[in-house]
Amino acid sequence: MAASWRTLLALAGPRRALALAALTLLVAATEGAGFVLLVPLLEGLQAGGDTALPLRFSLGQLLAGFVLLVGLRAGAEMYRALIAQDLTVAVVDGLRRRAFAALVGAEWKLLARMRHSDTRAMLITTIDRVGHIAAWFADLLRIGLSLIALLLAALAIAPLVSVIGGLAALVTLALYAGLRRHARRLGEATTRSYEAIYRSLEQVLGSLRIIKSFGRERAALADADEAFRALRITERRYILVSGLARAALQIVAAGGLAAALWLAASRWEVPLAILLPLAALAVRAVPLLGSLQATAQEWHHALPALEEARALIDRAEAAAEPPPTLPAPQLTSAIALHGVSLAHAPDRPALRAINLTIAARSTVVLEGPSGAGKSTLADLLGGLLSPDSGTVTVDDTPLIGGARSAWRSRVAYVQQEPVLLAGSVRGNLLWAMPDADEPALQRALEQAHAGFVHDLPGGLDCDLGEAARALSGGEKQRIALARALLRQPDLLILDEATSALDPAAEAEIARAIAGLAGQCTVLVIGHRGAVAQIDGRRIMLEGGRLREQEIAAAPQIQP
Ligand SMILES: Nc1ncnc2c1ncn2[C@@H]1O[C@H](COP(=O)(O)OP(=O)(O)OP(=O)(O)O)[C@@H](O)[C@H]1O
Repeated sequence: MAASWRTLLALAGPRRALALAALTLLVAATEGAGFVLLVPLLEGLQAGGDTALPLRFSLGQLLAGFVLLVGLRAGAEMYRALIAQDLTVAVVDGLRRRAFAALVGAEWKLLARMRHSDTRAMLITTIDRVGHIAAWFADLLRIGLSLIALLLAALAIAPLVSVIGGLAALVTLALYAGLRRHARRLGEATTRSYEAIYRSLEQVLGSLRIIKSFGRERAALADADEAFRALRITERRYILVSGLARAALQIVAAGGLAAALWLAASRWEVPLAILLPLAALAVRAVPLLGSLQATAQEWHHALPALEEARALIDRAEAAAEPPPTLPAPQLTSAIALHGVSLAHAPDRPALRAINLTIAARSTVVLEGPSGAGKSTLADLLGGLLSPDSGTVTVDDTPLIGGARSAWRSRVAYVQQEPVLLAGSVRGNLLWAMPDADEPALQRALEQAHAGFVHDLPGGLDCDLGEAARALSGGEKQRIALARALLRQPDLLILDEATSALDPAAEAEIARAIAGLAGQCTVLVIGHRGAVAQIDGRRIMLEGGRLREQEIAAAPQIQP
């Protein structure tokens, strides 16, 4: 809990939090002073003019003071609301940025294990809920200080009645502690429900084609309905509990107020000039007391969101990668694995005692059944993963710490699903190499056999947002290959880059890869079609173990 407060304060910025507290104090103090001022004002009005006023102020001066106080309060309240809003935004933006930075900077091993839908739910919904916590924090401060100011004002007007009223309010609030714990449990259930919704939506949106072709629209809708229903049930229960609590508090407080006023008027014979401000104070305090309870409850309901966001950030920051050391290792002779083993989970080894040396500027075709460990091996060679035991070296540099992160600047990837970003072809290429000039772009397109780009409307400036839908899988993949080649990598990894393509598109890519022979080191993962026939060394993974293949007898692909 204390850690959550510290996190909130750090995100809000201590100066902003201090300004908020100061303005809130000013608003509360002016409000309390306004009530205290009512007593001499009413006495003066009752006496019919300037007679017998305390502090020797005239009625006109008191009225002017009252207007001044109200004006001061209105101005302070305006700035308070503005700073409260800034504080909420600072908390949400700061937390989202910190979570995002922690995720982007974390080891691939952690990222690969994370469920994307849960991370997405965290970055969007959970962190938005933390924004509510910050807003409620500002509200709690406002309500709490207002109540204190009202209590002080009441004490100045009628001490005994105020002490009784204050104690009654404290006892009532304490009785609601159990309710706040319940709100917290419902808050945790809300986070789980949002994660389930994101998971369900992601599954439906990612499989729309198969849902439609299997005619499973109703089943998909039912799954999504179920996830939404769980959230609605939790939220409804929370609204019901909050509503009941608020109603009960208001009834109890109104009853207490009526009893106190009755006692003050009939038994203690308190004069009207004191009774009226006291009644006005109480009328203002009762809803504030209700809001205090409700806001504290909302705070407890949303607090799990902050704790879960913090847990994610802590996990990602604990797995932070070391910054790249410069200069990056360069591959001029060979990249080598010695006795490399790696397990993604303790009892599931993906690679076992691998010894492998890949000569610089050679082409290697890596084959093996699904789950054999091919992508894991590629991630090790590409510097994304580090082994549990054994070493990976580029020339003589071990890929550890910052050298491994730095090595990635010398590696380029093309994966099975071509990832094209919104924007033009040029934008997509420059994303990989922002300083590349026009001849470099043309060379990369040529090497990737992606000359078709010039026939697109606008050529290199064609907007892929619109056109990407019209591009074939093979065309998209050739743009992705051009982007990878623009980096002039020491090591190019193609992980099943052609396995989703038709034979003609695959052959085109295979010719592009064959054309790279002798220019950079190429690792091709794929076990069928044209890429499997590329001229090069063949290695085979089976159950995480490596063995060399016979050179394929099939005709070799020429550039
Ligand atoms: N992030 C992960 N968490 C847990 N296990 C994983 C993870 N990634 C891979 N594995 C497991 O490690 C083993 C090797 O996986 P890998 O993806 O390297 O195989 P692959 O040969 O590339 O398979 P495919 O051809 O199907 O892509 C598999 O048993 C897989 O289930």
